[in-house]
Amino acid sequence: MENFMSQGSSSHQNAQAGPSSRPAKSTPSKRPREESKPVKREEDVNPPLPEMDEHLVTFRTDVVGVQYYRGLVGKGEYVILRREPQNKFDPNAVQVINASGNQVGHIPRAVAGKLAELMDHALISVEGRMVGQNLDGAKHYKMGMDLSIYAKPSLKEVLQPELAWALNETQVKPPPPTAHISISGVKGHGNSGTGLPSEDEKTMKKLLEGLTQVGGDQKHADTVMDSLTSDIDVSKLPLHPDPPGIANGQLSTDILPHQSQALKWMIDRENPQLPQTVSDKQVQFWIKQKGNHKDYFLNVATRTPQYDPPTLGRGGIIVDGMGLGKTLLMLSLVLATKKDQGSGNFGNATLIVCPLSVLSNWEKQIGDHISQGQMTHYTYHGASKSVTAKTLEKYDVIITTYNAIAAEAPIDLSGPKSPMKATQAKKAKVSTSAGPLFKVKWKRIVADEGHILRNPKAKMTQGFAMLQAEKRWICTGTPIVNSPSDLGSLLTCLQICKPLDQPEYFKTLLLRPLKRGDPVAARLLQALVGEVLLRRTKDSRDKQGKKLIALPSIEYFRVGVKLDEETRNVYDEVFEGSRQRFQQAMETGQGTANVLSMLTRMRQLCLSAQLVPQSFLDDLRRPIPKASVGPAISISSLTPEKKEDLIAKLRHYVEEDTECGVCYDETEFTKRPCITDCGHAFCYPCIERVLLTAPLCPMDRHPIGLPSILELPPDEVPEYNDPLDSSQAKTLLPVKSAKIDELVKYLKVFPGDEKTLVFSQFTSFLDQVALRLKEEGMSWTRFDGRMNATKRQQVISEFQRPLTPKNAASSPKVMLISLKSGAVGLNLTAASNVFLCDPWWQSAIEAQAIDRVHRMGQKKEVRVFQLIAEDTIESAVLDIQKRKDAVVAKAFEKSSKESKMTKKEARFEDLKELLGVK
Ligand SMILES: Nc1ncnc2c1ncn2[C@@H]1O[C@H](COP(=O)(O)OP(=O)(O)OP(=O)(O)O)[C@@H](O)[C@H]1O
Repeated sequence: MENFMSQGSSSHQNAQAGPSSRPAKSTPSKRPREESKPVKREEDVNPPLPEMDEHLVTFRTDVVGVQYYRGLVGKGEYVILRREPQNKFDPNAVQVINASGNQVGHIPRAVAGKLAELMDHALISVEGRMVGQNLDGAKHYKMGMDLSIYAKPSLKEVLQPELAWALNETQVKPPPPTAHISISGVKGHGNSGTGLPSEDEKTMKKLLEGLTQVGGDQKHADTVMDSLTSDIDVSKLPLHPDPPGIANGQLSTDILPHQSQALKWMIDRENPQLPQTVSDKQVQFWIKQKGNHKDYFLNVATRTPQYDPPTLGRGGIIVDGMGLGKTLLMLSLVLATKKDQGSGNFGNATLIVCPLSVLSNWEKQIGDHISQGQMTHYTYHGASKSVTAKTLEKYDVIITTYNAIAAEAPIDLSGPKSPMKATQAKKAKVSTSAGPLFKVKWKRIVADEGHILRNPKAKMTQGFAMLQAEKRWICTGTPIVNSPSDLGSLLTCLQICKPLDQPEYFKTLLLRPLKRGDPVAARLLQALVGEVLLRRTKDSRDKQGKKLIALPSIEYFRVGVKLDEETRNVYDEVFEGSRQRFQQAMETGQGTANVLSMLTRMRQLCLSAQLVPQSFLDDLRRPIPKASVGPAISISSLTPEKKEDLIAKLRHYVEEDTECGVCYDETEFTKRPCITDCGHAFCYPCIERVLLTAPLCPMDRHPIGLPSILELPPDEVPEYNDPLDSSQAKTLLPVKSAKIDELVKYLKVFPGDEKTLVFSQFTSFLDQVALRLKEEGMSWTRFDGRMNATKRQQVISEFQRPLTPKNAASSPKVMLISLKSGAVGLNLTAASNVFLCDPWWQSAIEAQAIDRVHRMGQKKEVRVFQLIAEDTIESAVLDIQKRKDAVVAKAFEKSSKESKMTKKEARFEDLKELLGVK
């Protein structure tokens, strides 16, 4: 089976996480735990990203029974091979389907018999590439086809005996680069005429490298997007001739030129026109071609010809940077098209789907900018969900959350596995078990913070894809976070650029060739981006070279804080203990995960010694545990008290945003946290994978199995309680903290009309800040990710109210906010000072925090203060941040060793640097 093994893994995605293997990729940091919390099963919200499959074998076979079907195919065209278990002549049947979704025939019964079971269990994926064709009008019974088999690298060995027969078939080379794709006619949406894609090979190479590197953070995502959109000049887009505004009475605020350009672009995209003549430019990859008898349409991406006019998608992706005013843009689109009659039986209502944390922002912006009586809206959330579809469709705008979509979607996740199948199942299922959101025929649906839909297996993604809508939009800052497959999932939700909206085609035409380093696929991706996406950043300029929005300047200050003697002593002890354990872990090759929890403790020590529990210090002072032997202990055999203890410990880890000891990712951890009987916490999917290779806890090598693992009860979503109001207030004693002293010092000298945001990752620290501000008689408020929508709205509007001499005493001057509270999307422009109390690895999270203040609506100069405990890991973290930013900046340089690391490898290097271990 030489060729199975000779293909070698080159993917950065094909990770099988385990103590000594690569982790699954990280998720975006943009909306950390916010979205995951309220939904019960987190694997549904964001199951682990799939391992990318690898080519195993390609052999020549046929498409048979062609005479019975009407699907046309050309030579070199890619086709989908889909199982048809309900076929009454052969339950193993595999259909061959062309890009228009028409069946061409079947694969031979003998081949199908060998593949069916493997396909049914999703152990392999298969694709076909036509050798024959049936475009010539002649009668065909069968046509040659090359069939390629792919599988996850981790399954290669298991599959070898199962697929040995395939090597006896006529072997052919794996699919070549997608050289047949001719996309040179694709134009970007600028008027410059430069067009897409760039033919510059160097740029293409860089792009490819960027696309296959480990991503997962905002900066990497931005760099990839910069590259993909580099040829598109958005500054010259035409303005809308008559946008909603003050003059026509629809808005109380005029939209800005960049919003007007986007509005026109969106209306054009909602009404795409197929090319009428051969000289018309292509639309969603379709061009008109001269035929012998009759002109036909040709899809230049798939080479699919057809006489029937293809269906075009209506909508696209808006990738405007933070604070560029996407909310008002979307509302303007609703107003500008209010009188347009939808086609078919689609109604007139627009559905906005957003995370709970920005629900109130939509309501507020409607209140702030839309003139009285111009737009009816309804928030479909919580108790207000007890209305019928008939009521919903009467409004212009319905605002709801992703969780409502997930809850109402008529999908059984054990049923349809992909959004595509879900879409197919739509007609059959929608009327029976669906909630009201799925019964309305929407004029338009909009996914705000739409990167949430990048996981095709998540119920909210499948649900969004199933909504019945004429037009579909996604707003997101990061359409590609981890890999281009993110974009594939968004296309499926948008049902645009068919057949690339089908996962199989996206994989065949883009993902696999990109993985092979095929520059044509990179160009196709660029062209796709040019077709469906409009992107501007805060740094984009208009025709005159001016920034799109003029913002006041921003100044950064690093404030060094000295630890008091007592804290310094404890800090040094914890540092030394961590260093020794890390050193030992490196020497013995055993897990380093326990060092991570020590890092968290060191970071807490930088805030206050009293934030660290005594039990941690006691543990640290005990000798380093040795690997234990014996049978794994099942959770069910533990006493209820011990179980409750573990749950409490896990809850504490979640509150602290601890990182998973396997993937080293705190955002993954909060999605599906679990704890072992020995008290160590991981993401569930990570530990599950570890157990496949070694039944030992990665932290202490204690024998464990799946029954030794405990998860948080699914409805364990504690509501936010103000610690100063609740019974806890009695037990909350003030602690010593040099950082709080420093913060208060500044707050006291700020001018009376200035407001301040205080960010920390540790809620327990924010509790302490609150306590101190109370003592000092300063007015403050608190924003927490666990607050319900009403409370959030109340807190934000209270804080956003400008200070006047009258309300100066009662109005909050300070807002305490968790760095990961899901504050993305919030407007907190009433503040002009920002305190970042604890630095962390990803400077992008801090940038997002600062963006709450430094955005449209900000009138004052903004000051950002970073509180850094001197001579601690905090300063080292800053150095790492700086280096990482530089790495991201040169992320497309092949020589960059670090840019090729997995997150785990990179974090391991960080640990070495932080602890001074060689
Ligand atoms: N044309 C305009 N004139 C004045 N203010 C505007 C205009 N458009 C938007 N704004 C204001 O700009 C601020 C930012 O807008 P918005 O929240 O829509 O940004 P966004 O692009 O959605 O950002 P994010 O990605 O962070 O959610 C809001 O306070 C909004 O009211």
